[in-house]
Amino acid sequence: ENLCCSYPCQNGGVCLTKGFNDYECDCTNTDFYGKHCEVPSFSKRIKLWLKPSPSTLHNLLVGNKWFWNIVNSIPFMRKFIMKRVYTIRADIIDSPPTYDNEHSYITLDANYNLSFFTRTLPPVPIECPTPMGVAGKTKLPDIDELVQKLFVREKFKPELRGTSALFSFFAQHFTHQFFKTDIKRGPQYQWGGHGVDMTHVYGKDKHDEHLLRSFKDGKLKFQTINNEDWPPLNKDVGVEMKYIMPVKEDSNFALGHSFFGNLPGLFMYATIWMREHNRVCDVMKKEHPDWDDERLFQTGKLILLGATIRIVVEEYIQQLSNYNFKLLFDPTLLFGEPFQYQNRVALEFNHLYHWHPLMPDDFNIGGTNYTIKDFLVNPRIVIKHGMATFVDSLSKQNAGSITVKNHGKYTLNVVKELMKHGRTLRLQSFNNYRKRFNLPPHKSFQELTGNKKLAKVLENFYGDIDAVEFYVGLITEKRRPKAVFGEAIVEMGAPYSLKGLMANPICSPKYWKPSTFGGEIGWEIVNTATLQKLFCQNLKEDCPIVSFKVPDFVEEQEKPLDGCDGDCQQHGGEL
Ligand SMILES: COc1ccc2c(c1)c(CC(=O)NCCNS(=O)(=O)c1cccc3c(N(C)C)cccc13)c(C)n2C(=O)c1ccc(Cl)cc1
Repeated sequence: ENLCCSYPCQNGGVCLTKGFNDYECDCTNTDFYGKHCEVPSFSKRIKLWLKPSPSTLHNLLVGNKWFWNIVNSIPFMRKFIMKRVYTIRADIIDSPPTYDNEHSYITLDANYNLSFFTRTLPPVPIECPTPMGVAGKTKLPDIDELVQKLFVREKFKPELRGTSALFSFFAQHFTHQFFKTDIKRGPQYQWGGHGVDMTHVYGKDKHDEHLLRSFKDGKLKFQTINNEDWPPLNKDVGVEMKYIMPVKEDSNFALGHSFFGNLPGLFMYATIWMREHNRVCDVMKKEHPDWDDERLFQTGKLILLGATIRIVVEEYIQQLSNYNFKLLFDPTLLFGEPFQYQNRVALEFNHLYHWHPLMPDDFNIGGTNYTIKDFLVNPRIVIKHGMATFVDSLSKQNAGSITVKNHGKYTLNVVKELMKHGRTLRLQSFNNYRKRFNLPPHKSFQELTGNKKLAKVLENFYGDIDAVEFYVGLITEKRRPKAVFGEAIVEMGAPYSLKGLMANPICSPKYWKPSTFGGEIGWEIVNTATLQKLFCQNLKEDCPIVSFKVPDFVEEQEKPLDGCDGDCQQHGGEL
């Protein structure tokens, strides 16, 4: 039998079977040695001893406001730290990509097959005794039962950092440009580029891009309604738009991504980025009256890409991290470092980023309450209330907390599909992923959940802590104080996120200069982009509230409920 099924090799050692009843661990380049690569080299021992634990670092970063205010105001300190953030995070990601979904060992296919999501850990070999290798039961728990017990939202739980619904839709809109599962072909396939490529604004390929462009002054097609610019109707454009329910012709708009007509929040972002592109084209045309449509368009796209990454690092991740340390987007910090400007989207990153609990059950827009049912496939709500009211309302509404029992009923099918995909593609256990990202494996269900009742429920489902599945572990893991989600989502997702952002071509030395963005003015737009400006420079009326955090949100203390021991705040004991 395959002795590698028990994952005997530690610290990144590669297991190789030797005949039918022996194996060996390849510890090359791991800084460890011994039969199971468990003995650190001297220098590694020093590094490990010096490295603060993720929780220590987290508490340092979310506390000490006075200290970080000083650091934030000293440019070289802020840059020094941000450089370490980039390099520490990027080093964890294998580049070039190593594994794919069809081999439990390294292949050349994994590198050249662009239509696959890559894999950070290879699939569990088919011949292993249990789905997780050797740990746990031979059959994984029933998905409907798992979802019913662990994910179904009974009562909406607001995100306790004050994250707003405007944030939720930004997350969904932004991530759809690089998480493009080609369901028809299978969960391991994806149909797009591997990174922040703005296809969610400009269309999935050159064909759709040409349908969306006006070919005048570099601009995208648009129509004017109620004295505001909106995307054109699809009857005049003809891109492929997919709806989850039948849609009236006057509600079928041509957008950069086929899914974005389903939710008004996505339609809102599609609209504002279209307006921003056309605004930037006007600015560029004034500065370069000699430029043709193509040059205006291409430069506009590059400027919007730069603005996107800046907003994502300095506002979106800032809100996610809740750090007092001010995150900085500055590609020059990586110049001279060993860094590869290439990215491959991982299946595990896609799973990590399933934050459907962020979605509220209903939306209050300008005083009118809409259930999700009213909201779905109804983009004209944004036109009816106007962009300013719509963005103001979403900024003032709480997002849901990414925790157990907080998936809204319209998202349960998505999470069931995700769990099925995780099993079809034989994801390794949550604990194996913790080790892969330099986190200690949890030794008990209690340690994983920080909640007695939840630990018991999980124990009944899985039997062995080393058999808990990837997504289940992410969602049931206890929260750290003042954190949006558990330690594992941060320590695993942050590397993919920063690598995906900083490996973008525009961050490379040959691109990162004013001329790429049309000169000083375009360069200025990229270097001073904010969410607030994105909206307010594209609205005729006064600037509304535009925020990823609900204004004056009081961070309530999580109430300890029954069924958990002392440290209830980690899960609010909601089970
Ligand atoms: C907490 O909540 C969050 C939540 C999301 C977060 C982050 C933090 C972070 C920052 C980070 O990675 N936080 C870990 C330790 N910090 S660190 O940067 O590695 C670091 C390491 C070593 C020394 C440091 C240091 N020294 C020198 C004192 C100061 C500051 C940071 C230091 C990134 C990127 N996120 C994502 O984009 C993200 C996007 C999608 C997913 Cl699904 C998951 C995450």
